[in-house]
Amino acid sequence: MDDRPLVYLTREIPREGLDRLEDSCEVVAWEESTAPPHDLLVDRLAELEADGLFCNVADTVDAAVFDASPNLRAVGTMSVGYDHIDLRGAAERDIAVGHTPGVLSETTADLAWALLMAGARRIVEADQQVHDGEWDTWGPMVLLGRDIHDATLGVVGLGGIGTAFAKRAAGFDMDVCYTHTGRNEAAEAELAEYGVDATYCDLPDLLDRADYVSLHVPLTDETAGLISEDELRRMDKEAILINSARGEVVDTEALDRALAEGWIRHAALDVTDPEPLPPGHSLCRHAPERITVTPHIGSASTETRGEMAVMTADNILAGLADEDPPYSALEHAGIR
Ligand SMILES: O=CC(=O)O
Repeated sequence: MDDRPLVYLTREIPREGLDRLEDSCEVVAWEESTAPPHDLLVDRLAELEADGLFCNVADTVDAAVFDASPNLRAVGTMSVGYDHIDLRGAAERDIAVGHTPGVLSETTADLAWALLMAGARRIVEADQQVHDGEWDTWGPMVLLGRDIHDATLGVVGLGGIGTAFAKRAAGFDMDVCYTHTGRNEAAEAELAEYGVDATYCDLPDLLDRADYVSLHVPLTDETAGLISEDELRRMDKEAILINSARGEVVDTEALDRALAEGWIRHAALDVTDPEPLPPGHSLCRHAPERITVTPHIGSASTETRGEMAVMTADNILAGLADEDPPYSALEHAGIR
C-alpha cells in the first residue's frame, strides 16, 4: 500500500507539474476533460481521503469540499484568482492554499491585447467571412474598424496584469489613464520606463475619456458588478470594453442591453457570467460586430501553463510538509 500523501487533480495538467507531484505523492486525476460536477468532486475527495487538492478556476472549493476531506492539508489552484475558494473556511481548518501570481501576467496581457485588437479591427468576423467564402473583392467600405494608435486606453486595475497590459500601449502612442485602489506610483514608474505616461483618475472620469476600457481587477465584494448600466451608458458609443478579469465584474444583463441598443461599440470578453455561457445565451446572439468571446484562455500558453503547474505543485508540496506555500493565497488575501 502507498503511504505517500494523495493529491487529487481535478483535470489533466502539464507534464512538468505532474512530475513534480509524482516524485513524492500518489496522484489521482479526474478522468474527463471537463470539470468534475461539484457533488462528484466532494464524493471523490471523501472516498480517496485526499491530503492535497490541485484545482483551478472552474472548481468551487467550499465548506462541502473541506468537510468531506478531513485529511486535506493543502489546496493549490492553478490560477492567480482565488475567488472560487472559501479562504476563510480553509484557514479555519488549517488548510494551506496556494495560487500562481505574477507568472501569468504577461501572457494574460497578451490575450487582453489580442481581444482589444480583434474587437477594434473586426478580426473574427473578417476571418469568418473568408472561411465562409463570402470574400469577393476589396472594398472601400468593407469591415471598417477603429484605430488603436493615438486612442485613449483606460485600464481598470493597475496590478500585475493591468500594468503588463498598459505597457503594451507604448507601441501605439496611446494616452493611458487608470483606476486602482489608490495611485500606484510603482506601476507608474515602471510604465514610464516603457514610455507610457499613465495618469490616475476615478472610474467615471476614465469611462468618459477612454476609447478602450480594459478590466484587470480581482473579483471581490467591491468589484462585483463594477461595470453596470450607469457605467456602460457613460462610455462612448464607439468605445470597446475588454474583460479578461472575471465575468462577474460586469453586469451581464446590462451588457446585453448595451450591445443590443448600441450604448457601446463592442465587448471583447475572455470571461463571462455565467461561465461557460450556455448554448444560445443572449450574449452569443449578438452579431460578431458587437461581441468577441473567448473561453477564459488568458493564461493559456504552453510556457505559462507549464510554469503555473509547477508553482501549483510546489504550493501543495509545501502545504503537505506543514509549511507556508511559496505563494500563499491566505497571505495574499490578508487572512494569515
Ligand atoms: O483566471 C485565471 C486566473 O485567475 O489565473
